[in-house]
Amino acid sequence: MPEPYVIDREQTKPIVNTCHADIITLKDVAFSYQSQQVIDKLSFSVQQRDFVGLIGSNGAGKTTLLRMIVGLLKPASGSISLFGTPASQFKDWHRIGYVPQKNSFNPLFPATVREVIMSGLYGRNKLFRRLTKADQIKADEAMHAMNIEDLALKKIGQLSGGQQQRVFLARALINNPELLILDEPTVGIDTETQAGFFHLIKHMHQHHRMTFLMVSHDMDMIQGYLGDKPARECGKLKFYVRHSHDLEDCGETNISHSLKNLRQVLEREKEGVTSWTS
Ligand SMILES: Nc1ncnc2c1ncn2[C@@H]1O[C@H](COP(=O)(O)OP(=O)(O)OP(=O)(O)O)[C@@H](O)[C@H]1O
Repeated sequence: MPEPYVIDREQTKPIVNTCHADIITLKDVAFSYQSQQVIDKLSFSVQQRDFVGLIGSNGAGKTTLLRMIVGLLKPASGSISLFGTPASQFKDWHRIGYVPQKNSFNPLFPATVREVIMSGLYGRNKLFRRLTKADQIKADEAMHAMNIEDLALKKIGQLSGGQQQRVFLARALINNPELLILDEPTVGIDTETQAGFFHLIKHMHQHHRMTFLMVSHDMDMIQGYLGDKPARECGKLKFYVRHSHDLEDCGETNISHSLKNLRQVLEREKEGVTSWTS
């Protein structure tokens, strides 16, 4: 049995109280597909340990915005910075975990769970780099944290929606990201599994020094945790925010210690402790 999943970010850089550092900054961002303008003059910033919920009707541009932030699309005008660096020069993609929308995944893709999770380690420019023993251990740790070790050799397409969701979360977590971006992570998943997932995400926000940007259509979940008034509106996009300064332990959390509890949290979910708002 591997050791519990441990984020050891503090081994590579000292923990300082940078609770209010800008993690994502957008200035006057605009984007169009051919002649269709989807995003117009959007300015917004996400600070360290904020939880931002993004709501908007179908076609409002939520996925487009996330894809711009993770560098898969370029804005037509305006600027995006990540961790204080212009997105066009940003190279530290391991600091960002991205869980794309479920329907962007082909269920017939013939990879195993383990292979899918390990693909999260490939750098953007090192698609086929040789994987090391340390990489294997990281995959073991991520699977242990998500309680999916027994699925390691299964084909991803053979899993249920809730199991796939955990696999993609493990893939996004394998690099110990500081920022987690999730695009409708609970679509097509039953309400009980959704509640467990939100409990886990909330736990990670409150105890693991992570920053979240999550697209969701679940108003109850968003408003239950982030309040009922959007902090910012742009076109059809509404941003609900819980700031880092709402958290008591801002700047004090010991990441290694708290992530050890992840598996425990999952086990408590099974016992029915799944309230999102508590
Ligand atoms: N690759 C593309 N080429 C052309 N138009 C696109 C493309 N991707 C998205 N669009 C259009 O851009 C608009 C915004 O799409 P986007 O997927 O960002 O919306 P969304 O808010 O995420 O929607 P949903 O809630 O349905 O997922 C839509 O009108 C969509 O049809």
